[in-house]
Amino acid sequence: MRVIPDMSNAIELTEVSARHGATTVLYDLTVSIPAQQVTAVTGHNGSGKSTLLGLLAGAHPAAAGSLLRAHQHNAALVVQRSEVPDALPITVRQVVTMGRWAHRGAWRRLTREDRAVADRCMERLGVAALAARRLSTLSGGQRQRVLLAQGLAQQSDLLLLDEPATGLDAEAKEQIAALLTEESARGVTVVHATHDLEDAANADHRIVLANGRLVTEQGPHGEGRGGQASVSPSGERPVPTSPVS
Ligand SMILES: Nc1ncnc2c1ncn2[C@@H]1O[C@H](COP(=O)(O)OP(=O)(O)OP(=O)(O)O)[C@@H](O)[C@H]1O
Repeated sequence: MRVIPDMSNAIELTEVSARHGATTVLYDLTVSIPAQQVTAVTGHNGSGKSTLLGLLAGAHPAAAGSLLRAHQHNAALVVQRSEVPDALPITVRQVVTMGRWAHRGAWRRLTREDRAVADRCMERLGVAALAARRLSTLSGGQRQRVLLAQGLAQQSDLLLLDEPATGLDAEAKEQIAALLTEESARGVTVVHATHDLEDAANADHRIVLANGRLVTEQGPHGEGRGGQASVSPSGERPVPTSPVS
């Protein structure tokens, strides 16, 4: 891993492009992810937020450009709930405990400490009482909390979340926002994709994408850095400049 000389950033992307198959979906992205801060990634559907999280996680390869990293652990990536099959025949405890595989490997015995970490994460997300339930029997919001608990159980210094508050009620949304702030205060670098402009406004740092390009980057180290895409800072869809037939 090449380490960034300036340790105030956990990851630096320079002119990074990414593809799905033959189609380029992120173009020449130059952005920084400040260490131990909360970064929000916004933009309309299909603007490239999930792909960017995949790049940051190391799960999606860059087609061009460079990524420099200063984080120590493999990223904990909490995917969108819709990415996880509803009917997966495993319990809540098993799902959260899978977060410990990052430390032990899938085929090693889990230790007492692993089980204690999983228990603490379930408590923190308010799903401890559901531990023995099958994932398939939970509500959408409960399932979302379980996935978040799994992400926390990885105890990574880089926590990436794809729309973690989608489908949650207002109280749960506030809890998740507080949890992300707590994690960054503990030294974790947090990046979350969101459609909620209030969540984005509360982040330390914001990256706005449109059509796979950077619109603006605002925050502790990227003040005012912007791209060429013509959209509002909220990542709203561009207003057509010519009549649409
Ligand atoms: N597996 C895939 N194969 C082909 N194209 C894909 C795939 N995943 C995403 N894309 C395309 O890549 C582009 C960016 O998608 P991405 O999921 O990163 O956007 P997003 O901003 O996260 O969207 P949303 O807000 O809907 O979650 C879109 O045009 C999408 O159609």
